[in-house]
Amino acid sequence: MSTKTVSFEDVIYEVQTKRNFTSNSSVQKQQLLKGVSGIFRHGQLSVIMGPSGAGKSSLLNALSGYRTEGVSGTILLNRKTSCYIQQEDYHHTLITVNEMMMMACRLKLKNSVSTDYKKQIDEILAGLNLSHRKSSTAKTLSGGEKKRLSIALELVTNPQIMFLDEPTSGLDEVTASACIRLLRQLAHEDRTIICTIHQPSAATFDLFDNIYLLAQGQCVYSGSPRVLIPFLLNQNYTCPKYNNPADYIIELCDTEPEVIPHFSSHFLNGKIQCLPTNSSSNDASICEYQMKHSINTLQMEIHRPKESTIMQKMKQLSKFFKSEYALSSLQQFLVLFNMMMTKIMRNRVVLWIQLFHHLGCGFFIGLIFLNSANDGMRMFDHLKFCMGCVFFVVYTQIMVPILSYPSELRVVKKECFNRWYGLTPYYLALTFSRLPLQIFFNLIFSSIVYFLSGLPMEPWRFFLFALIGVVVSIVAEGLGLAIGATFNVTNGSAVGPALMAPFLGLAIYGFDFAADVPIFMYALMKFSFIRGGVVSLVLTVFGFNREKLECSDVYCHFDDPKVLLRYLRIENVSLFTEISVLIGLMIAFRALFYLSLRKRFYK
Ligand SMILES: Nc1ncnc2c1ncn2[C@@H]1O[C@H](COP(=O)(O)OP(=O)(O)OP(=O)(O)O)[C@@H](O)[C@H]1O
Repeated sequence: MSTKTVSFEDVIYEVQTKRNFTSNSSVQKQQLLKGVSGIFRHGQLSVIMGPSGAGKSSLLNALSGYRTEGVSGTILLNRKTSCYIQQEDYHHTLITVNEMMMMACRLKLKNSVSTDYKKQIDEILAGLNLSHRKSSTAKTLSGGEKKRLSIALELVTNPQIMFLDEPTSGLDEVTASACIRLLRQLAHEDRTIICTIHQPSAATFDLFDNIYLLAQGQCVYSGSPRVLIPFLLNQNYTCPKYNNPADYIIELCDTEPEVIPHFSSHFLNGKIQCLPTNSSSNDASICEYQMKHSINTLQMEIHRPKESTIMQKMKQLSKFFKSEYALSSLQQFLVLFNMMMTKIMRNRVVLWIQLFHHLGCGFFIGLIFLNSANDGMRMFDHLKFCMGCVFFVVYTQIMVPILSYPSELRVVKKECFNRWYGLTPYYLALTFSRLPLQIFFNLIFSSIVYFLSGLPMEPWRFFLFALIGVVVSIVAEGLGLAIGATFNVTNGSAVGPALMAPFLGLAIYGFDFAADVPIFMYALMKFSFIRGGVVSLVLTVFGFNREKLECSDVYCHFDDPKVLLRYLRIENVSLFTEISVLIGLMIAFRALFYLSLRKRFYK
């Protein structure tokens, strides 16, 4: 069997469903695909069609490997030469079509191939009628152009097998028809193209070489579109002359559900195909057909529950050492870092907003505590100043990734799945590309509040002050990214503040009765990175032999900074330990972020 052909046998896709949200006992297994088989040959454009909820996307996801959990059966295809194009076209913002194509070439083509990709890009874009949109960003493209861009990006590596989920959804009749014609042309250039379409129009129905009709997770027709009408006729169903055969059979499955098991057993759930004999008639209704056994027993299994775990481990190990990417991890990192920096620098609006936000809040907090840092009578103001600075940094850094990251994740998931790059180089590029601006904006904020509040002009003290701001902001951003990678925007914007509440509570707890705080609460308080930040700032501001503060009254209890530190029970706390704990939490949140990404991408 050709390596470009996709065949599958007895594929079952099961999901767990809950009857209600309160009880675990009602967890049930639901079969979305009920042991379907079939074959999609190379050089052909095949369509999986059927009514809504029939299982079309489930089958495409199972065949392409996009879903593996709950999938069992036998699927034979060469995944390394395949690509998957999702229903929604997720593209990078702020970079042009040409730059996206260039990035795809740099990441997906081996170094040995010429690094002058211009000619290749021009050819692909011209073939897909996108040359005139070369310098546009994806945001400004029409629906059809976005779809063609998705295809163009994958065509860079000339994939032999292409899966497309609902490529015509959201397109008007003419554009949808043009899209199907394009897919047909690509398939006839010796590729296997498989797409799902809810209900092809009469104009596009005949463009497919092969149709695979699903209903209730079962195959009810497989074969040539030309012989669908004669087949139905043979089964005593007459498709009215001017009806679209696709509409007719879908309606039949809907209005007469008993035909589903009947047709399904007729086709052995996809093992048999209905193919035309050499009839020269142009009239579909008198075209002759034959039922052909298309599936022989396949050899490669994707799901073997009985395989020993040692064998599984060995396979995983060999996969680890055999890179499935065109570039080394370092090269992937460099290309991604470059692209991310370009995107950050081009996002002028966000840059200006961030600049004004840091300047504005810096001046606001600085003016509230104007020249108060030396006043021995304003002990609580000193504490509030440190808390205000830390709270500002935490809120700024935590909410942005929660709100913005989920949309970026969709592009990354698509690219990772299509083997553009690995998760680790992406993760490192993301982490390092955000650092320079994070440090820059924190320095602006720290400088303003430090000097307006009148803290001592000691460079090393300012350095520590700014360093703590940067460390806290990296910790908070790590938590924000972990939430953004785990939840969608709606859930994340509820989870973020809810998670912050205990950290905040622990940050302000017990400052006014430090002597009476129970030991176990001290242990718990260590987990609050916000408190860690506040304590570190207080130690930086009042520790390291800070001189006595000014006192404008007869007696100032807190004019000696050591008294304040003793009152807060932090006189023996080392700044080094506090920063180490913050770094520990930073690593923990970043690891959580990485694991969350892994879980989402490889489920
Ligand atoms: N994770 C899941 N848990 C429970 N049910 C699911 C899950 N995924 C899909 N389903 C259900 O399985 C059925 C098949 O879903 P699928 O998305 O494959 O259908 P489809 O034929 O592509 O439909 P449409 O044309 O409307 O996109 C639907 O009824 C859907 O609600």
